[in-house]
Amino acid sequence: MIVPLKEQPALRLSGVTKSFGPIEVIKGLELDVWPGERHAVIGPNGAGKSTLFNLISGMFVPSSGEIMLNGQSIGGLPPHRINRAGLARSFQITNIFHRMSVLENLRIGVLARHGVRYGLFRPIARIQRVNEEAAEALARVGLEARAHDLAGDLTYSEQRALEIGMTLTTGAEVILLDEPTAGMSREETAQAVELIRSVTEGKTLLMVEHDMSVVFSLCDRVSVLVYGNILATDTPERISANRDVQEAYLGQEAS
Ligand SMILES: Nc1ncnc2c1ncn2[C@@H]1O[C@H](COP(=O)(O)OP(=O)(O)OP(=O)(O)O)[C@@H](O)[C@H]1O
Repeated sequence: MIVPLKEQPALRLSGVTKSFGPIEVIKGLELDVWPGERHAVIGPNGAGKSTLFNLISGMFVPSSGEIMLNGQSIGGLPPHRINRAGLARSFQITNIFHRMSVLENLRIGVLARHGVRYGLFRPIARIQRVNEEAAEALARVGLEARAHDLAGDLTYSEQRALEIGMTLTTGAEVILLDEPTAGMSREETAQAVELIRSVTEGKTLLMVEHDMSVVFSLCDRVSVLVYGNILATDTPERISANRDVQEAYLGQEAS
């Protein structure tokens, strides 16, 4: 059993590399994400953000280096083991069950957490517990009115909210969100920011986000990923004033 120390990062990457054949995409990356912080990863296209998230969530095995979740080594573990260790990832590509209702989707998340196969007979108390937890997640993401609608019939931003709800049902304390506001209107983005703020209260958030206004309003710190390495980690204000960052990333965006 791992006892988290006060100063221990929720997530620590030390000297992490990832190569695809001869090409090293992640190059000795160092990153600490502190418990309770909301941390953004920004960077130009092809910098390695998706690869980084795939390494942390267990989709890819690191070529070398260490990934620690609350002091426990998770590098190279399969995604379900990392999930059980307390990390949940919501995907850039919508990964909900379109032909099931909103509430059923959330129930699946809760059942997965309890290690129960969906559809198996279980004592009533257990089913009630699953229903309660699913209803709680439903309320937290503001989809009560849509509970019995098919997930495929939700609007795009409601589907993204449902995805976030599904990460909540896993009970994870460390949440990875991959471009949660991509493709949203300004109004939808503002709602998504408020939702993410409320559901990650007291949890640790690491998100890839291109929209700097989202980063400013939501995140405590930002790491800038350029060519597979972290160029700088700091507050959003200091990052946007950082010359190296402006040249490597923000300048490119502005051009
Ligand atoms: N499975 C793979 N095999 C070979 N090369 C890969 C693989 N996955 C990613 N790459 C390469 O790694 C580099 C980083 O890609 P990655 O998708 O991680 O960047 P990104 O920062 O997420 O970019 P974007 O913002 O465009 O999504 C790219 O050059 C990409 O071509």
